[in-house]
Amino acid sequence: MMSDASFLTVAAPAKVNLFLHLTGRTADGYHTLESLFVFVHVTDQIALQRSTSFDFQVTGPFADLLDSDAEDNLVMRAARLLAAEAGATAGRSPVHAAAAPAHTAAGARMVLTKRLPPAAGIGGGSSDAAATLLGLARLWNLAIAPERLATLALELGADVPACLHRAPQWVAGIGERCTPAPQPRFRALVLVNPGVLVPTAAVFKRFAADGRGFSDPIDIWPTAPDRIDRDWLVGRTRNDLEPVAIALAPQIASVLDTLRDLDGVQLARMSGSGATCFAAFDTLEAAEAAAERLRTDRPDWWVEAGHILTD
Ligand SMILES: C[C@@](CO)(OP(=O)(O)O)[C@H](O)COP(=O)(O)OP(=O)(O)OC[C@H]1O[C@@H](n2ccc(N)nc2=O)[C@H](O)[C@@H]1O
Ligand SMILES: Nc1ncnc2c1ncn2[C@@H]1O[C@H](COP(=O)(O)OP(=O)(O)O)[C@@H](O)[C@H]1O
Repeated sequence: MMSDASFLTVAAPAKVNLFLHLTGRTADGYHTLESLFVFVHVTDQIALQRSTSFDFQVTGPFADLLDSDAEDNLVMRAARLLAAEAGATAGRSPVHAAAAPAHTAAGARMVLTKRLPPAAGIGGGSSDAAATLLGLARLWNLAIAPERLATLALELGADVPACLHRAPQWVAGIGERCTPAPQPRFRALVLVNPGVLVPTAAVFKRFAADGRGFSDPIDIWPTAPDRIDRDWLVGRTRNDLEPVAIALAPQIASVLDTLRDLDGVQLARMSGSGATCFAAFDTLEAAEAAAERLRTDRPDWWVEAGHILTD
């Protein structure tokens, strides 16, 4: 987080699922999963300023793809949720205004710079929501227990609790069980989206409609190596939603073919429910060189390179 005289800016990094296994279904129709989340230095940004009311603006290359109703945006929803929590529990544990009067939690001016494609399997909205919770808790001087923040995050989306961490995480449950994971041996990813929006709900719905079987829950983390590498990922894991998303958006298959041909690529897979795919490289320099080449060959694709964030 950075702050100048009046603004606090918070980065909202892209989330990537290095693998994603669906292990079952809950009574309310959600899917249980096992996944390895990493966060990449390819980000949205949220600028926050104290105010007595809420004011929200979106700018950046993907601003136009978001619903124009500000109240529906995950940034606004996160802000309202945290303000309600602060108001409801002012002066009491687990949330209270620690160093400032409670009225400072009344509002904020918020500007989202939307650089991550939405509905793209890289959790841009989830990361925006998590960044808003973290940023406003700081702006409003709220003392809030990490467990309580995670509970609020889960109300905003299954991926939001993991996005509070911004470092490799083993994720289970529907997304609420997060445990620190080791840093992969490869250091950088190239993210590629062919320009198709694939809504998460549609992919899960198709998975269920196709009658696809679930992966056995393998509680994979106790048996994982100290450093996650390509051989372990290829040998033991996959993205169960990849074939489903390809059925909905066949362009994903040609993205994967292209990524697997790149010089120095360790692994190419789809992230989350797609359509964004990633290619893993040992170094940021190799990832940036591959991204340059892809931008030349496929100017119609969204292509970004970034290092994997650690603690
Ligand atoms: C698939 C994953 C993998 O990380 O990522 P994305 O592709 O969205 O990035 C996540 O589990 C997505 O989490 P998130 O994007 O927060 O999902 P939510 O907004 O809570 O749910 C959107 C819809 O997806 C389905 N859903 C989501 C999560 C889950 N564990 N089971 C589900 O069945 C439900 O139909 C739900 O209505
Ligand atoms: N700030 C936001 N950024 C992106 N999407 C948002 C945001 N606020 C609300 N949404 C809604 O949330 C949905 C999921 O967003 P996102 O997290 O980008 O998807 P994914 O997890 O598949 O990458 C979008 O389809 C959009 O309608």
